[in-house]
Amino acid sequence: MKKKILITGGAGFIGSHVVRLFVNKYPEYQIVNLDALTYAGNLENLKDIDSKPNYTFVKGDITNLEFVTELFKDFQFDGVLHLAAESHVDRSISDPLAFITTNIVGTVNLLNAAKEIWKDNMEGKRFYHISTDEVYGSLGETGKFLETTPYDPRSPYSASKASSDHLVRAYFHTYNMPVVLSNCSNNYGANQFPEKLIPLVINNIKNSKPLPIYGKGENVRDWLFVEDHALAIDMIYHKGKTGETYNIGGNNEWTNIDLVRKLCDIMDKKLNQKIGTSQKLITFVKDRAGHDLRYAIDATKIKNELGWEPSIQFEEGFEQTIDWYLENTNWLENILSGDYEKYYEQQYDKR
Ligand SMILES: Cc1cn([C@H]2C[C@H](O)[C@@H](COP(=O)(O)OP(=O)(O)O[C@H]3O[C@H](C)C(=O)[C@H](O)[C@H]3O)O2)c(=O)[nH]c1=O
Repeated sequence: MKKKILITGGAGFIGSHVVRLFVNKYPEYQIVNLDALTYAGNLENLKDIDSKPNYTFVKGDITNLEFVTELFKDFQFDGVLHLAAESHVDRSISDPLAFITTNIVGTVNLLNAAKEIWKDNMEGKRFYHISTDEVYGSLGETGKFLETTPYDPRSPYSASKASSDHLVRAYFHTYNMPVVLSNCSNNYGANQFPEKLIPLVINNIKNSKPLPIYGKGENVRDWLFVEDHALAIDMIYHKGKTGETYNIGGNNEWTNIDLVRKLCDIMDKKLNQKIGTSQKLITFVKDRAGHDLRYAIDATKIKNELGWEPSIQFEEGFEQTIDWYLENTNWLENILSGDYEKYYEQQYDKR
């Protein structure tokens, strides 16, 4: 019988890349994508694989315990890759409770449902929790996050993810739940909701709108191509050691202002504009509350133990990403016809 794998949040940005990889690479698995299709979830992200025989989509909310319990009973999953989450730091500042509910309660609901169906035999089962480097807090100008770095979350978003990480580990220690975890740095690539820095800037340049840079733009992020993250997830799901955590990063640090300037120059070339045109749109705005200065990942463990390292050079992945947004204007228009435009205007007005 085919192994049944649940992927939560599979219609979202990172989730859709993981679903596509698993559906194409593992015809011997039945992949069930559970997604609530809230504002950032979009089935268009998966239209190339949605008629594959080993793929099933279920619309549903992980915060609904009754629904989650029934789903696990019906499908008797062998494995879970849990990516469903509220992920945008700015939204967590204006509405923390949504993050507590989805990211913490939702995770516990999944853990409880898995524990119930696996209680007699955990052999061959796996609960993989996908998380973020933001749980480690903010670095100064030097140093990198290791798997052993103490947690120090600073935003409601990162605090909710830290809490869910701790709960997953608690289920390992308390109930022998066969868990594995990973904490990854910022991702870029196709299908990212345009509230996040890179697609937001691309979209705003296209529409000659201001490019809001929080504070002085000196905050540093470590950027990883989303398809490389999906490959790391595949490797950890299949080869990671139970109870362990793996950090994933791109070894590719950029200040926000340098990244946006680079993006502006590439966009000017693609749009046949004079170099410097897009940079004129850069607008320094009020800083994000509690804005973490720098994230950087030490990905030695995953490299040494599992042999994973990023395969796509930043220049190549970045160019490919920009081309994708320029070629998929329908995708952008469709996703923006939700509540995003209104949300963005409200955020921007407040600054
Ligand atoms: C939207 C926006 C962002 N920024 C700054 C704020 C950050 O320093 C940087 C990236 O922001 P973004 O919101 O795209 O991503 P992070 O806050 O770093 O968090 C992201 O990467 C981690 C790993 C996750 O775990 C989050 O889920 C994911 O959203 O640009 C601006 O200066 N202007 C803007 O308009």
